[in-house]
Formats: sequence, C-alpha cells, structure tokens
Amino acid sequence: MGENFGRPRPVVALDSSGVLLKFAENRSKIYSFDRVFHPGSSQDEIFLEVEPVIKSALDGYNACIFAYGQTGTGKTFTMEGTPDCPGVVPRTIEAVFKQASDSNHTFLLGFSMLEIYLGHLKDLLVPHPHPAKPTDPMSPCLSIQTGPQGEIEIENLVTIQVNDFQQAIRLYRLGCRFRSTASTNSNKSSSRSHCMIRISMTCLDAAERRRVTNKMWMVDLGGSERVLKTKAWGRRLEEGKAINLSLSALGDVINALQRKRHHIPYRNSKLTQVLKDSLGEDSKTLMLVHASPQEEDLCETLCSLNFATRVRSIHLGHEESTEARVKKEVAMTNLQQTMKQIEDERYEVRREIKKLNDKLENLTRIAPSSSEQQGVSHPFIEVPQSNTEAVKKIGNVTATPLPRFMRATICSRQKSGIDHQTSEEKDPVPARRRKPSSHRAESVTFPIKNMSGYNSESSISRTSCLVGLKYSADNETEYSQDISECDIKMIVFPERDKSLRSSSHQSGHISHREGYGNRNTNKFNSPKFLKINNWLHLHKDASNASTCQSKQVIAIPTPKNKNMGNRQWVADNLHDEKRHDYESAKRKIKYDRIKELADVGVAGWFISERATDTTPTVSNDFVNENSISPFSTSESIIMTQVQGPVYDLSIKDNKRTSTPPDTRCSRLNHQKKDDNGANKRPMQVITCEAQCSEAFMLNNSWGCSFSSSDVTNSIVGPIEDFRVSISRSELKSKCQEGPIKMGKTSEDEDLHVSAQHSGAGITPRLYKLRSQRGLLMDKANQKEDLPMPFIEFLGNAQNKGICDLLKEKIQILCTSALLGLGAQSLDFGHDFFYALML
Ligand SMILES: Nc1ncnc2c1ncn2[C@@H]1O[C@H](COP(=O)(O)OP(=O)(O)OP(=O)(O)O)[C@@H](O)[C@H]1O
Repeated sequence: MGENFGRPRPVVALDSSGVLLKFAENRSKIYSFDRVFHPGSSQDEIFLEVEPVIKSALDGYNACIFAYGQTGTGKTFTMEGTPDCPGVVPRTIEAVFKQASDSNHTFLLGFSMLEIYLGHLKDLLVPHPHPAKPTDPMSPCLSIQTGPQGEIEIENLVTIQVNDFQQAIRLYRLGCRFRSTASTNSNKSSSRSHCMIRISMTCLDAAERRRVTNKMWMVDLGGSERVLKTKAWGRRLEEGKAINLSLSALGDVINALQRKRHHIPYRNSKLTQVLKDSLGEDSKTLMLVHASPQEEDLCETLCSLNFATRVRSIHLGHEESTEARVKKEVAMTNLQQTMKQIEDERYEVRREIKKLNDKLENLTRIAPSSSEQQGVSHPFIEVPQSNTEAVKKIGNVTATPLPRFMRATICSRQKSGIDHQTSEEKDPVPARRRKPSSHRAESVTFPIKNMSGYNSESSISRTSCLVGLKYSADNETEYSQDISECDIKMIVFPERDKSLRSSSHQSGHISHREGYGNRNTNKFNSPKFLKINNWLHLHKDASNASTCQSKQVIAIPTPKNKNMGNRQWVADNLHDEKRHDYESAKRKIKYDRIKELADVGVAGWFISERATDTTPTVSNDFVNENSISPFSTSESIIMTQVQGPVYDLSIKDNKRTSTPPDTRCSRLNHQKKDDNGANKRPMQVITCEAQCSEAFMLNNSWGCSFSSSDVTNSIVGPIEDFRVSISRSELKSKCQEGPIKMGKTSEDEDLHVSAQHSGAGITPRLYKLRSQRGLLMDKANQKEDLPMPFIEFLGNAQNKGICDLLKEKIQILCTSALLGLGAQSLDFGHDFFYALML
C-alpha cells in the first residue's frame, strides 16, 4: 500500500502454483510451488494447505511448519495471525485437538514454546526479563540433547500437558508475550528471534503409529534483512546478524538434503540442531515462503524464491513402486530362508565338531595304551613267536605312558589303519592289524595258473612278522604292528592313497628325524618297491614321472622254482632272528661315502645318469644280496620267520628328480650269524630302488647287477624289508675284517642299507619299526657291550641265465606296454596284469 500502490509489481502470482518474477521489462522467471497465495488469500486458504501435515503428525511423524522470508513480509502475520484472523499456529493447535479427539486413540499433548535469540534457546513459557541493554545478562540458554535413537530433546524446556485447545492457546499467547521483538526500519514489530512452538504427541494405544511420541514444530523464523536497508545497529544489528547466520545454516542444511550428501550440517546453528529430527528423513516439513511484492525487495524475493525452490526439490523419502516393493519383500524372504539354512548348517557343523572333539578326547585318553603296543619294536625285546608273549613283553617295557608328543596322532593311526580302541577293551592282538590284512586279502584267493610251485597254504602263514607301518604325524615315528595272526599272502595297494601311504610309511622309517612337513619333499618320500616277477610299481602317468606322487602297485605272485628249497632253508634259519634296522641315518650322507664303501668292497653299486639331482643318497641305493641281519639301536625292523629269500626291486619316486630316472643299485653280500656266532648259509636279498618311469623300466631298470638266478627265480614269499643304518667306519672296518657288525651308528656317518627278504609263499612286505619311545629307550640303555648283529658280505650271488633275463624283460615290456596303453587307468587290478603276465 502506500506510495507503490497501483504500480506494476515485479512478483505476480500467476496461478495457484506459479509465481512470475519480473526482473526487467523483458526478463522474468516463473517459479513453481505447491501452492501460491496472493496478498488477498485468507488464513483459511493457507491453513487448508497446512492441515495435511497435522494428519501426518498425528500418525506419528515428526513435522515442521515454518515461515521463511524477508523481514516484514508477513511471517508472523501468517503464523500467529490476529485475534480476529488467527494464523497457522492457533489453527493448527485447534486442529490437532480436534483430530486427536476424533481419532480412536488417546493422545497426550504437550505444549512448549521457545525462541532462539542471538543463538540462545530461551523458554518462552518461563517469564524472564528482557535485557534492556546490550550489556544486560542473557537468560540461561537451554541445551540440546540427542537421544540414543537420534531424537532431539531440549533440556529443561518446559512442556505443559494441554488437554484442550483453550489451554494450549493460553500458553501460546503467554509465550508470544515473551518473544523478542523490536522495531526496525522494515517492520515496526519485527521479530528479533526465531519463535518455535512445539506440540508433543504421545499415543500409547496406537501400535500403527510411526512413533509413540512425536512432535510438531511450528516456527516463525526471523526475517532475513539487509543491514543497509534496516540500518540496524547495536543489538538490532547483532540480532539481524544472528538471524541471517541461522538462516544461512538452514540453507546449508537444505542444500545438503537436496543433494543427498552424506553429511548434513545440522550442528552449524541452534536452529538446525533443534529441527534436526524434523527436517530430515521420516519427517514432514512444510515451508511457507513469504515474498515482498515491492520492487525494491526484488533481490530478497529472488533469494527467497530460489531458496524455496531448493527446499521443494528435496525428496527425503524413498518412494518406490509397488513392483519394487514386492521384489524387495521377496528378496528379503529369500534371504531370511537362506539365513535359516545357514544357521541350521552351522548348528550341524558345531554338533559335528563337538562329536569329533569328544572322539579326539577319547582317543587321547587311550593313546598311552596304543603306545604300549607300539613298543613291540624295542630292539632289546625278544620278539616272541606268539602274540601273547609279545604283549607281555611289551607290557613290561611300556609300563610308563608315553608323553603326548610321542603318541601317534589320529591321522597316523588312521593312515596305518589302526582301530581306535583302548587296549583294555581288546584282546592282546590289536585290531589295527585287521585293516592291513583286509585289503591285502584281495590277492589271497587268486587262482594262478601253472603255479605248481606256489603253495597257497604256505603263503597263508601265521608268522610273527612285524608289519603294518604306522607313523605318527607329530614326530614321524613309525610304529610296528604285530600281525602274526593275520593271514597274509600278498600286499596289494590298489588305490593311490594306499600307495602313497605305504610309500610315506616306508620313507618315514628312513627319515623319521625329519619333520612331518618334509615328508613330501623327502627324496625318500615315495619308495616303491618293485619285484621283478611279483611287484610292479609303475607310474600311472609316465609323463609325470618326475613329479609322480603315487603309483599303482601291481603285485604278481609267481610260483616257486627249484631254488625254493634253498630259500626255504634260509627262511628257516632266519626264523626268530631279530633284525633291527638302523633307520636313523640321515639323507645328507654324501655320495663319496657310498662310493668309498663300494671301493672297499662293502657294496657294489650302479648309478645311472641323473638329470637334476646330482646328490645321490645312500639309503635305498643298494642292492643287497643275501640276507642281512642287522641289529640296530636307532631304528629297527625286526625280521622273524622269514621263509625264504627273495629279491626285490624298489621303485621310488623322487619329486625333485626328473626323467631320466635314477637307478641306483648296490649289492651287499651278507652272512648271517646265529646267536653263537656261527655263520649260517648266506642268503640273497636284492634290492634295487629306482625312480622309475616306463621307459626307465624298459631300458634301465634291470641293468642292476643282481644275479640272473634271482631274477628268474620268480619266487614270491613273505617279504621282510628292513633298512639299516651303519656307520661308514664300521662298514669299512667290518668289510676289512670280514663280517660287519652293525653297531652303534654315528650321527653323521650313517648309511642306510635297504634290504628285503622273502620266504616261500606270498606274504606282504612286513615291517617292524620301533616306536619313538623305543628309540628313546635305546638311547638311554645303549651300552657298549650290547650284543650286536653283524653283516658279512660274501660277494655276489650266483648268476642267472640269459633266458631268465630275457623272460623278465619280456614280462616287463608287456606290462609297460599295457600300462602305456592306459590299461591301468581302467582300474584293472593286479590280477589282470598277472594273468596277462602269465
Ligand atoms: N497478508 C497480510 N494481510 C494484512 N496485513 C499483513 C499481511 N502480511 C503482513 N501484514 C502486515 O505487515 C506487517 C509486517 O508483518 P509481519 O510482522 O508478519 O512481518 P514479518 O515477516 O514477521 O516481519 P519480521 O520478520 O520482521 O518479524 C504487519 O503489520 C502485518 O500486519
């Protein structure tokens, strides 16, 4: 009104949602809002737009209705109104009571009123004197608290429960009286603060409400003003600056919300802090932007409309389509089902783990008794004929339980096929024998054509041979098992794992001092013993000869021949013979030591070209002719009831060595002495160990210097495999003196002598290894005057005819060809190959 009345106005309400802002004659901008009111709009029209927010507040949403705009544009008039024309606040309070009473729920309504003056929160329901001067002290400032759920609470803010509209309106009018207002150049009654009215709503009987207690803010913001226009100074200037700062902070929050930034700067002002939980997500906000129609306020109007535009563009909620919501629900259902399945599986796994732990605990408890059985291999114990005697002896020796680190672990027991039962629950014959005997029985009843010399009865020998290698995973200790009551004809390792296990066992007693983890890298790791006529250990895949880790072993029994008589005689002589194998020799024994032995005649040898590994080792490199009777104090294999001689070839994997394979054969002639020192008839035991590939078998493997007669004998009998470790000095001296006495070995100069012995019939290679405990006892009880066995080298055995050699080569050639054609991959057993061989 006034002087500008009748002049064209730069701000024109085009319609109910559009505002035209005319900058100049031909420059204008149209803003779109939810609702546009013109100066003649009534309070009723405005409240109609506000009323939906009240409904949301009663539903439990936090709500905020605030008036924003330039100073003197009618914010207070809109919010407070006049007695004749009440504004939004009184109408809202009235509407709240009305709608609350109309609902089926009971609400508790509280009324609070405060102002933010110069950055201080003042409770408008608490009378306090207005500071007349700038130096007057400010009223105490209320503090803002944040609850655990992010809710904002103003400490010590008076909240009065109101039961009807009249109570609330009286409080409101009371508070309005304490507002900070002052006269400025722009407004005779300008608000110098932000006035905030809060209605708290609590509903205890409406479970569908968003919150049990929510709040609705109605805010009459202080008007933004330009100091140059208002010409404010002193406290008015301070008030105007504080208002502008808080409005700027509100703008920053609005911008952050609009751009969906991760950080919303609520804490930049008290205003935004108080409105934090009513401006963000899960709240309803209504802004009433006031604009001046005057041309001189065009700049402020432009800023206000731009600000309003940003506020309008904020979409805090995540409105999603019905289809998306259904998809989300389906996905959540699936996830819940998956979680339930996983939880069930987890429960099962836990239960399984508990069972295994219980089992492990039981096994741990019975470990001492198991170790008692392992003490059979003690070198100073007479190995009796009967198991009963053996057990008695063992019981005497192993009265003291082994320490835990010396006990066989579950892994070792499982690998060795030991049944985990306490010795107290079992008969003296341990059940662990059953497993080795069971899988060896595969070849027991195999009918062999033209095997006149093959005596099946003799092959089912109830020997006291010590078999069934078992090693402990924790200390590499191998234990022997007495299987004297087992019916054994032949060892068959039809499965790869069995072959690996066997090889590991065999290598284990050679390098038991090495750690468990070194087993796979030990060049003695996978010794496979090939018997020319009886055992074929071939790589399944010749291409993997260099890294072969498992080979299928084919055992082919052959009938006796004319030499069987002599071998049976030797076997008889070896009956009850105690043989101990010094298995404690190390792998680091040098090539020159072996050679030195060979030079002095202790051992002959044959070493083929070696591709990669230029450091030959001693163990397993010998071909021993005649039976040897070593007695070792470090590691033992006790041979008993040997029923005949045998020669054998050991094929051994060496993962570090690539083709061409290495063949190392040595020959030792031994003469056994009985207990009285009398020499017995020599026996021949030939062992040839090689890293074998098919090509190697065809070309090189039989180039070892064992006698042809042994090759042609084709006698399969119970095999005793033992390896002894003898010191070089002892070997050398004994060689010079005659019979070699296998005594205490040197730690640094141990030699391994591998030998195998077989008797009549078909029996598995039988091992008797001493337990770790036995080793320790050996160390403790070792004395100089202990009786030691000896080995006497007698020289080469009798030669064999060329026809026999050719026969062997033909057999090997045929087998290799079959294997090369992939017959092994068809899972043919040894019987198949044996039949073909025949
Ligand atoms: N729509 C309207 N109808 C009639 N009078 C109005 C209207 N809007 C505002 N006024 C009058 O204009 C003057 C200023 O209004 P008001 O105080 O509400 O402005 P304000 O935005 O609150 O100012 P401030 O920000 O300084 O507090 C008041 O005297 C008021 O009565």
